Amino acid sequence: MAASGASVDQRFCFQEVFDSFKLCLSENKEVYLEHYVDGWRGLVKFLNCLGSVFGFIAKDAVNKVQVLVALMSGESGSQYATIQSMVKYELDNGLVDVTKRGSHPESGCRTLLRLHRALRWLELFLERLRTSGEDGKTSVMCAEAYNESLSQHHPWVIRKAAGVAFCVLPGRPAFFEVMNVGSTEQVVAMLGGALPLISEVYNITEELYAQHNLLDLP
Ligand SMILES: CCCCCCCC/C=C\CCCCCCCC(=O)N[C@@H](COP(=O)(O)O)[C@H](O)/C=C/CCCCCCCCCCCCC
Repeated sequence: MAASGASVDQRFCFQEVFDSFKLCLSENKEVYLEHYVDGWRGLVKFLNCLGSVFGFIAKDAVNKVQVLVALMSGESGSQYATIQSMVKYELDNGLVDVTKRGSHPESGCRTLLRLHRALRWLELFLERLRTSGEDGKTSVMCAEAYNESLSQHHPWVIRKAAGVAFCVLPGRPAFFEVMNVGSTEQVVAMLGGALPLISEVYNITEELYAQHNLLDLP
């Protein structure tokens, strides 16, 4: 684990992730893409602290973040301010491959859907982490959360590789240390504050995607 030797800005702090998801929601419950992506950047930082066995997962998350950042900073960037505006813009302009992969293999809608599914895994995992005891096994919590969510969208080979990676997750105390929040009580309290936010962002996105039949984008 590289946490103690990491330089200041490489060191993960869960507070940053919490702050990003707090900033995600506008007054009228739109989801700001910039903060959503920042939340994921923070989570990838955490993954990088866990060692190279998680490299293939971090790489995929980084790729997805980069696709969204490129869209947000491209010539139609203003259309990518919120997830709602992105969906409207891409659908109105035929920029989404809806039934099979074609000329828009990296649309914002498709790319975000992959992160959105992973957000459900995160929600389930953090809830287990929050409510578990001191000797709780993070590998088991992670695998259970994965099996209840993301795994349904992954082929056998990815499920296998993910299962191997989960086995080397540190125990709950070491895991909490990497989160860099403070005492166990402080971590649990922060998780209690972060989870409703993550859950709200997830539910709003899920409803939006369901309304537009986007939940199975290839
Ligand atoms: C401080 C709080 C504690 C929790 C911190 C967790 C940090 C997690 C950081 C990132 C999570 C990984 C997000 C992965 C996104 C995966 C998106 C995806 O499903 N991609 C697949 C499909 O993409 P396309 O091919 O359709 O473009 C792709 O095939 C996946 C490849 C990589 C494998 C993904 C396995 C995900 C396992 C769940 C994450 C485990 C992290 C464990 C760390 C605690």
